[in-house]
Amino acid sequence: MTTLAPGVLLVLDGWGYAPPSPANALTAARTPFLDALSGGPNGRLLDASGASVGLPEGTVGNSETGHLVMGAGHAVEYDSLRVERDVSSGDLRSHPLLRDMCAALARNGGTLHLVGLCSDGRIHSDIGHLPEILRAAWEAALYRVRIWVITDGRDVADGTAARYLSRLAAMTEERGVGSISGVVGRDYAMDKSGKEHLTAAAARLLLDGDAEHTAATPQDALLPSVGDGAIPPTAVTGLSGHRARVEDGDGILFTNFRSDRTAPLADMVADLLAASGRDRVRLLSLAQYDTRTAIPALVSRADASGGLSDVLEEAGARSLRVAEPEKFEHVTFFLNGRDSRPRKGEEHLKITGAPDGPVHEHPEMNAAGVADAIAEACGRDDIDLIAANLANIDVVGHTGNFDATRRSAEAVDTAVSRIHAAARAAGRWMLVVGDHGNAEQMLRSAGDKGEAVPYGGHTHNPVHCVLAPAGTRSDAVLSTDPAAITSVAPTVLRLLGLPVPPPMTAPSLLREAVLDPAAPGPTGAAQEGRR
Ligand SMILES: O=C(O)[C@@H](CO)OP(=O)(O)O
Ligand SMILES: [Mn+2]
Ligand SMILES: [Mn+2]
Repeated sequence: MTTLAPGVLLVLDGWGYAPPSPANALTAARTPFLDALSGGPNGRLLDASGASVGLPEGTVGNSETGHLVMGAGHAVEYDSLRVERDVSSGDLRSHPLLRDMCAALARNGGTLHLVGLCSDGRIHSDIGHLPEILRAAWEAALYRVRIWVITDGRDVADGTAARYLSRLAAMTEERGVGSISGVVGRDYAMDKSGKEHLTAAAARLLLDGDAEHTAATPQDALLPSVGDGAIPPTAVTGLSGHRARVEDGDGILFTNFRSDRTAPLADMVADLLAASGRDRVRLLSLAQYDTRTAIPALVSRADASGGLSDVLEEAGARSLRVAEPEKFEHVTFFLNGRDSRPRKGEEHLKITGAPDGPVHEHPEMNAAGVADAIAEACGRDDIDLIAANLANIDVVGHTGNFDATRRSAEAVDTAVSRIHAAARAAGRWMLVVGDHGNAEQMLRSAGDKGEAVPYGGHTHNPVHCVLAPAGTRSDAVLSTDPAAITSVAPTVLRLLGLPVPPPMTAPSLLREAVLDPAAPGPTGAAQEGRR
């Protein structure tokens, strides 16, 4: 194994940049260590949204894209972009799998069930894709289409579910196909934290119309005192009181394009269908899912192989991946290019033990546990790279609770300071970077008077990136040229002393070392690179 310069890649999830403002929980937080790091000569900003990372122009960043491109070293065309391309080309509605399913259902009197997140947040789904699917049914003379709405409030502002239900109703009226048969919040239907009772409650609504709540209309399903994401499974029965369900011989199309939060539901639906003998229900997904049950997809995913983990494996380098459960697959599966194949020399350490209860009551989560694990691993000479994620700023940012998010940033500051001390003591460099923005914008203006209301979603803002070099001298400084988080992989490889493979087209962020210690620090340009 070549002797590498060992280091730590630390992702601070949701660590976006915006100027100080009443909406900015990060500048409101007491974070002396992060301030010193990001305000120093080796602090800069990186693009993390839109086309620079493979998202549709104007789309906020997200964790899947963020970790995928940080590992790939180039933009990776996001599934939503590929779906939109197939929508505009007509390839989606004429896809053989969709056309054949609709034709078969039209012939045998079956029903097409659509299940997906009902918003245009474009992190997991986009309601704008549905008209094309309704058109495919209509063109096949399939008029029995039931829609099972998952309400959002996380990718888009909370309290907007009614607006999206109205848009959906307009789409079905315009096409003359489709009726809403159930409504359930994403906290149930898109839970990925392993709370199977939540997933099961959503699955039973869809499969058996089984729900403690019923509503005559979809709008009646929305409870004013409950956030959009927490709407309990509700059967929409119209005036007849009839509860729809999935019958044998029907078809189900999952309309989210992002897999990680839909896969648990899709797998449970498949399991419950098999258990209830409904083995003639066909399943389809809009884009490729990483499910236990093989589900055919209408849109393939972009190739993100050949990234950081492949280069490490080829070089015989060893890496340790560390995160709390919420972001564990981000520093493993997504950073590895959506490839679950365990790499030689790769160790995984999932840090559990965060306090129970709502996360806004425990914004520190278990950041201390993550810091301890990284600090301990810094001393290991059989680990070249520690790739880790501190989840707090994003996970707590999604609550929309300003004060809890401010406190989460303070917990992260303490953790990063501890990690930095251990890295320096072990002669390791440390690269700290955000994957997309979130906590720097915790308010949005709403209503006709534009009053400020809480906002817990992601942002278009750039993210911080900081290099804390090993040893006493700065052997490498960050360039100030415009760059995106796609530059993380080439920079990490350069810092390790490994070659950067051709598919990594993003530039490394390292400028030539400033060799003369007496030379002035980075020029003013270094500051302007921070915008
Ligand atoms: O929680 C999630 O699934 C998304 C927001 O919907 O956030 P992230 O991309 O940070 O995982
Ligand atoms: Mn994230
Ligand atoms: Mn998030």
